Amino acid sequence: MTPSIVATREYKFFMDGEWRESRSGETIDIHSPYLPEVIGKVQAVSRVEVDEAIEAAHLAQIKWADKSLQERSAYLYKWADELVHMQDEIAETIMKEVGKTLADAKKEVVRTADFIRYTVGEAQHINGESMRGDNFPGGSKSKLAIVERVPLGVVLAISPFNYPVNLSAAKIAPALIAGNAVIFKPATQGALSGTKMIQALHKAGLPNGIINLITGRGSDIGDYLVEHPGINMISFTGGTKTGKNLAKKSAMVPLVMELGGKDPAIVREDADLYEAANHIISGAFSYSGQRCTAIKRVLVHENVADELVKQLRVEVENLTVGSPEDGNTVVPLIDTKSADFVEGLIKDAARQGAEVLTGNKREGNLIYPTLIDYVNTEMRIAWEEPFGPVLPIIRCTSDEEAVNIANKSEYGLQTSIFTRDINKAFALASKIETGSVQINGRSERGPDHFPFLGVKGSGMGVQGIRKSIDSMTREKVIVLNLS
Ligand SMILES: NC(=O)c1ccc[n+]([C@@H]2O[C@H](COP(=O)([O-])OP(=O)(O)OC[C@H]3O[C@@H](n4cnc5c(N)ncnc54)[C@H](O)[C@@H]3O)[C@@H](O)[C@H]2O)c1
Repeated sequence: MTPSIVATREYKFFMDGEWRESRSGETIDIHSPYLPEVIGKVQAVSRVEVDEAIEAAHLAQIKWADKSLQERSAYLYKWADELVHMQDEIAETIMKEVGKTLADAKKEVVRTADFIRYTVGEAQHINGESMRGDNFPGGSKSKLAIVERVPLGVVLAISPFNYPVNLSAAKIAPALIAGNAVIFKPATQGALSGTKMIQALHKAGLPNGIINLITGRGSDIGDYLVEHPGINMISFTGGTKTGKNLAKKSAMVPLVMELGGKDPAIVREDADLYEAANHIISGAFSYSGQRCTAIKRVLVHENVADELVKQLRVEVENLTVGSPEDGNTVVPLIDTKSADFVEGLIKDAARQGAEVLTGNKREGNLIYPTLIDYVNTEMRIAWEEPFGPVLPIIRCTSDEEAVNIANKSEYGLQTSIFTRDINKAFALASKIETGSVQINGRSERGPDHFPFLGVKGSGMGVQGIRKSIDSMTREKVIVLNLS
């Protein structure tokens, strides 16, 4: 096993332009999903320090918003360049911390640099508008409204473990370019990668107080951050349960939430089964299915189910399984609790009569890719999000039945429809209750300038570069009353 490059180094948190140890005197161990040792420690930041960070952010934000867009752009471009310079170091940290292959971790870092650059470009093309009063009956032509977008103040960015750099920067970059300061709370597992990303931003010379990295357990300081009166907007990505709790606790601040999913792949009788199977396999199993937009159930017409299942089974059995260090597709899950949960879903389905075709084997946190046929709607796996390498097949007798089961879910992130009939695809897409519908493709986030959203239990508000900037700014109207 490769020795850890991050050893048990203790990392500081970042506040008001300085790397600091917490006065709490406490640290949190960061474990790897696949290495036996603790790979790093982060500070357990106290509530008083949270107060201090938010105050520093407010003071700094005023000057930051006063800078020209070109000045703010220059810092963000430097940040993107630093990330690219640091890609090997950051990717290795991502691999060890969240168990992603080095190739995928590098892609995540480079995609993040691209994201930042595109965000700057997008912001440079946002303009306000003006309007005259007499467009409305009785309004006066002498009233001229100038409508601009202004920053909200201090944005709280809370990110999940699975894309610890990309999903964090997807909040931080739009917030910063729009003139906000940021309090960034990474997932506990993901905090080392998040820290490296902030080191890159620090190297870019960002003024003090604009970005603040607060580490600590979400369950300890999460509520305190969310309820804090100094927070002006919250951008959250994570599980639905955490998100619902957050929505209840926060008061009168704009929220954007990207939450869990149970994305179905609907395979019609007329689908190209070979194409569908390829998309479904990469959609369901890459990074062990630990993606919000992973395909988490297949709703296939019964007339083609045998053929699809045969193809899926061959492909599932060909997936590489093991350590991310060897470039495997199916890797150990983030922690034991997650592996226990996935195992519980498989056992429940098997107990209730589903046919486990392959997989259903576990070594530590590593769950072998598992394909389960003849799943019915009484089984937990038909509805619950596994965040693991397990794919249930539900056989349907009609399009209507598939759409009904798809829509009955508490989630509404994305749906894939596989068919050769484009008219039918659009007709079904219009009935589907998810943020996006993919026709003949796997569900996925991105390209990053597409709007990205979940409905129902999958979220509220919209991300995607332009939409994220919009969500972190508001309109300001100045009315000129001409004589
Ligand atoms: N829709 C999307 O864009 C998207 C993307 C990635 C992941 N996800 C979802 O995220 C989940 C997996 O990620 P996870 O396990 O890191 O999720 P999680 O909900 O456990 O944690 C997400 C973040 O919330 C923090 N947190 C925990 N308790 C908190 C509290 N009381 N107040 C504020 N913050 C708190 C955590 O520390 C972490 O930073 C899955 O459900 C997945 O579908 C959604």
